[in-house]
Amino acid sequence: MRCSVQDSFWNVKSGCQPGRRPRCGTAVSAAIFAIVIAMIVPPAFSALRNRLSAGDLGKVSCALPLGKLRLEVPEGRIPVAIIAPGSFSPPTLLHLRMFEEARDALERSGNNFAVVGGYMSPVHDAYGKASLAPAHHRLSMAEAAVSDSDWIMADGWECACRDRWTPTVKVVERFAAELNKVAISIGTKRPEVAQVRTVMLCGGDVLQSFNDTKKTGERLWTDKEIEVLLGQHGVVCVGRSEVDLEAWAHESPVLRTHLDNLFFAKPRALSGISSSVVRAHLASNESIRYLVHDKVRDYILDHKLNELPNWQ
Ligand SMILES: Nc1ncnc2c1ncn2[C@@H]1O[C@H](COP(=O)(O)OP(=O)(O)OP(=O)(O)O)[C@@H](O)[C@H]1O
Ligand SMILES: O=C(O)c1ccc[n+]([C@@H]2O[C@H](COP(=O)([O-])O)[C@@H](O)[C@H]2O)c1
Repeated sequence: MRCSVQDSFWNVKSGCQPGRRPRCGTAVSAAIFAIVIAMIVPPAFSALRNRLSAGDLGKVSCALPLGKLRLEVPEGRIPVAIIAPGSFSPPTLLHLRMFEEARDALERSGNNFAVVGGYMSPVHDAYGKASLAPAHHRLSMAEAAVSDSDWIMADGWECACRDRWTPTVKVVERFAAELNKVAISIGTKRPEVAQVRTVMLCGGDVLQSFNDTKKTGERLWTDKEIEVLLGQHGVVCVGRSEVDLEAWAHESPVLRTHLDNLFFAKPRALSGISSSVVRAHLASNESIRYLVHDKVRDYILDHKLNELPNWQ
């Protein structure tokens, strides 16, 4: 066999130079070469696959998923969509449970609300929380988590279609703008656009952070943001502890002027399940079954997210 110029990869490995006979053509060296390649290629391929799938974020559809949205509500009801911003690193069963608690709380609030859909919106990597898995993984896990819900969806606009972190108020406004393009029929009326009310869903810790101040002295959530979130949209909060959030909100100067648009779900069963608990189990090589959806667990193990340095 003579080497050609096109044989460059083989040339480098074999010491073969174009125009000369290869010096090492024996079966032994071929076998050694095959073993070396077998050792090098799979990890390299896996790293490449991870890098490519990070690039796949560019292929995420930035259109709002509407497939599970309820397009008809009974007479006299106000259609409401629940928007949950968060890290979801990874999404847990408690994140899913929050949606169910929130829907019950809203529909029983005496406001004639009918929940037409719910959205998990994973935050952008640029949010900078140390424990964030790359956005494409968090979005895929959120999609896996909601795959068998008939009303909860995952949306990638915030984490995949923006080039930076987006303040939550802007995220909620974008949901409102998109949802209000959808025609919904109320009772026997003709379907009409601009009917859906968007309500942000959060845990008690996030609600309490409305009062927080950054190291720079600025407020974490500005008055204007809170004014829009609570004045124009609404917030439904799911308690994470025994803290009486309703009493706390009545005392909070920031929140007490908006109590009409603040709704509380008080779970009968409080749970300590959180993403950090799941990561702690993974770091100790323990089971995470029944803490996350089985498809999320499979995703984590298939993609070796348990080995992420920031999940240790
Ligand atoms: N067990 C829970 N009960 C009520 N709300 C929860 C619970 N777990 C998370 N949440 C809420 O879900 C939203 C998204 O949670 P996020 O992923 O940002 O945090 P987390 O689960 O607390 O993660 P971590 O443990 O990494 O801090 C937040 O509003 C958070 O308050
Ligand atoms: O918009 C803001 O000012 C703002 C301030 C703090 C947190 N958030 C959002 O709150 C969500 C939960 O954050 P965290 O830190 O509790 O994981 C996440 O989606 C953030 O974008 C938003």
